Amino acid sequence: MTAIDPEIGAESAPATKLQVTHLNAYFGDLHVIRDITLGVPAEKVTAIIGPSGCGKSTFLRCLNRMHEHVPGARAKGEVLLDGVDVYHPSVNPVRLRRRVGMVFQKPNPFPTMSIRDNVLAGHRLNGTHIDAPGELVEHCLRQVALWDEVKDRLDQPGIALSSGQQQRLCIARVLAVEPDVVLLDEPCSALDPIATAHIEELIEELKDRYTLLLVTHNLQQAARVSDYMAFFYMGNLVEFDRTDVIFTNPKESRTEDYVTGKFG
Ligand SMILES: Nc1ncnc2c1ncn2[C@@H]1O[C@H](COP(=O)(O)OP(=O)(O)OP(=O)(O)O)[C@@H](O)[C@H]1O
Repeated sequence: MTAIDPEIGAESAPATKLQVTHLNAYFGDLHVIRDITLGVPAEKVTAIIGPSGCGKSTFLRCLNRMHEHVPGARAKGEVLLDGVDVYHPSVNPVRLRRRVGMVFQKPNPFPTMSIRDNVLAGHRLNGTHIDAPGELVEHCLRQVALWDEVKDRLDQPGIALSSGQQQRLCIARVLAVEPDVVLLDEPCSALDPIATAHIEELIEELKDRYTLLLVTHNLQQAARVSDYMAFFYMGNLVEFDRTDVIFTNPKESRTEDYVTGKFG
């Protein structure tokens, strides 16, 4: 959790990877994200929790500008990635999405591509040269603990894998383009408990190298894997704090009611 600074012997706050300031998001006239200001800690897992429809996925999609793909949708406010405004006109949204990758609820490997080509898909679609594609495929599949399971069938279609394996393949595809931030939008909701456990272990391992944001309905999962939690309610950020604080000593009664199951 929070690091102890050896110089001063006190807890030092983690660096901020994404600084969100006064973010608002709309679908047409529907105002679904309401003036959210939040600093996302670097190389930590931040879980976003809240009742259905409170804006968790929309918030996530504003961070890599996927929200603007929906006709009539728009966002207002500031999102800084390492100090750079991701909404600045000079920012290329496709390149942004390489740095801020996304994993969806339902595993979505490219159906006509092999396991190998799925891992390399980001590079191929962007037209970037890869020095050693075989090594990159192995490295990424090892990172998601899938290599031993698929190394003898890399030419088979990605969709021939189990859904848990497909989800790990999708995470490998995101990691292959070396993102800084990985957005995970309910990545386990379509998975069985064993596949879910694999993804949770993977999240634990990845957090040393990546900044992870995890939308989840599963409070136990948030408790197990996250360092920080943001509680959203009706488009507002009600509370953001360390996960242990949110569970044991929340400041807001609505947060307490939600984490103790009184509503949701
Ligand atoms: N494509 C869309 N067009 C119009 N309204 C939308 C669209 N997507 C989401 N909304 C609305 O925006 C609000 C926030 O939705 P969002 O999916 O971000 O919430 P959520 O907290 O992720 O929900 P859930 O937990 O059910 O996935 C909801 O009122 C939803 O109905």
